[in-house]
Amino acid sequence: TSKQAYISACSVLESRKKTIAEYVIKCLNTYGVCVVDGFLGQSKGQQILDDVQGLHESGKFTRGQLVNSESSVNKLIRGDIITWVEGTEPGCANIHFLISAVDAIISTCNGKLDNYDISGRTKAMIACYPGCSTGYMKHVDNPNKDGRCITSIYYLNKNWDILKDGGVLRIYPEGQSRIASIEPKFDRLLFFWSDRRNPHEVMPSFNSRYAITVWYYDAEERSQAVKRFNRYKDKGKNNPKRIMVPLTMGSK
Ligand SMILES: Cn1c(O)c(C(=O)NCC(=O)O)c(=O)c2ccccc21
Ligand SMILES: [Mn+2]
Repeated sequence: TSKQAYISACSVLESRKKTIAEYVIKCLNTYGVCVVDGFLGQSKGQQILDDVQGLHESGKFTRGQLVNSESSVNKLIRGDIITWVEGTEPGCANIHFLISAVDAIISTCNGKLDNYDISGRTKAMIACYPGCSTGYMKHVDNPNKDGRCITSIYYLNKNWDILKDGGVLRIYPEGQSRIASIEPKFDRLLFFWSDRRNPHEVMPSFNSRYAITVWYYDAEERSQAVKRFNRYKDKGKNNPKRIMVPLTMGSK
């Protein structure tokens, strides 16, 4: 019956979730970086890409950061453009499905990832590199304990060929000689520690490159960061000279 089919499908999904979670725990704790290919399958991946392209066409993305182009002096070109979604917005149902699927993996792993107690996450940041040879310079996502402990990135780029499209993510794990070069492949899910262990950069892209990022919070580090921020903010009250620095864009 369809009820039995439904039940067996759920149990297949449940066991796949556990298998992925076990792999993520081992891989993250060993290398600090973990790649899961074919995370949601071709059709669900396509639906998520359709949602993202829909947002892009409806002008929901910010105006890309201006970047000086190497080619000609003081010619400004468009860098990455981003938008933040909760997933409950109209036209984001499939993005919501992705966020819930990554939440399910993380909560299944919780307690076994480093010594983190994962208590929450940011909204999803959807990024598009328009493909005019811009990338993202080398950086650490969370250099100063803002609470983010794990970066998760889901890539949406079909038939991506790094030889002509570029856009490789290069991670330089702290204290190690090896460099991880990650292709931004369709339906690929990536996890890495958000702190100084993983400086990384996005190489220039020559084709439009889409990715959805969610950062997960460690409870203790996040609560300390919020306390510091509130103390800082209160000081700002009777000291109009101090400006308020947002914690991280899109963070709750
Ligand atoms: C557009 N974009 C990013 O692409 C990365 C990043 O590290 N991306 C890695 C990747 O896409 O492979 C970021 O970390 C990032 C942080 C704040 C705002 C925008 C940002
Ligand atoms: Mn980053």
